[in-house]
Amino acid sequence: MVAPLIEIKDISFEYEQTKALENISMSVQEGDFLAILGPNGSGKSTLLKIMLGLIKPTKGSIKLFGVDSKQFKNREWVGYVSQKSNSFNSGFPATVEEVVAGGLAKKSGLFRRLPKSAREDVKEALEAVGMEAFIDRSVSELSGGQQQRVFIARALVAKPKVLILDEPTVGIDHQNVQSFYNMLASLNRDKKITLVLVTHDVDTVTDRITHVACLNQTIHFHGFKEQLHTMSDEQREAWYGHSVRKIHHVGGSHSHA
Ligand SMILES: Nc1ncnc2c1ncn2[C@@H]1O[C@H](COP(=O)(O)OP(=O)(O)OP(=O)(O)O)[C@@H](O)[C@H]1O
Repeated sequence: MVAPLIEIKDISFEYEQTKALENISMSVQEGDFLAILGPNGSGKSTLLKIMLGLIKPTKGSIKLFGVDSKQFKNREWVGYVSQKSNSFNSGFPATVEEVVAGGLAKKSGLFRRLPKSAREDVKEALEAVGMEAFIDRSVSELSGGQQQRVFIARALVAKPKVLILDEPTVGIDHQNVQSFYNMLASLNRDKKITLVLVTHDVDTVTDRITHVACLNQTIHFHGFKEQLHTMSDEQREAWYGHSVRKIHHVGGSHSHA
């Protein structure tokens, strides 16, 4: 059997004063499109940081591509677009090409002038997010959604096998969120990139994903999105910390309040 791309076993994590995660076990298989859902402060970003090896769990273990995280060398296989990347300094003078090429520099050092092959890689990454026409534009002139696509291209240019995104739609207009998720779904389907994202967009995201994990310090549900409606009222309340409206049938509209 192929090892999961990410395998988390019995992880807990505490900040100095705060218990953020408790006994989390879950895995991400190749090809999954997983959404991690949960209320504010439920530990979603903390879980992503543990997956990325940015922080170490207080307890438990994590394997990446079947290898213990401590021994894992191929960090470029795991791409990351952080929550902060779209709160971009609008005075920053870089072009789209320069920002995306920054994702290559991590691999091969800084370039004074971009080699031809690197420019091709940058173009390919921009095509994957529908931004190839913007290659010579200044990033500061782009909308929030366009900037976010550029930051995804910056992660894609390093050719990751799995891409982790922390609340990627923050700062994107409501009417552009659908097409943003369509773009992510096509990365997953056509480019075969495994995706893990944290989001509050339960309504919009559920049609595109394959898997869902409901987190609030601990996992209250993890499985195929089609099974989400099997969550009991008790599980749902424990998950959100207060009574929540049922998530409607999957494949149609979904909501909770
Ligand atoms: N650097 C830190 N130091 C101390 N406590 C922290 C730190 N980062 C997060 N926490 C706390 O840990 C808990 C989990 O935070 P985390 O950011 O993982 O939640 P989240 O689900 O991503 O929240 P949100 O949806 O608001 O982004 C919260 O109670 C938070 O206050």
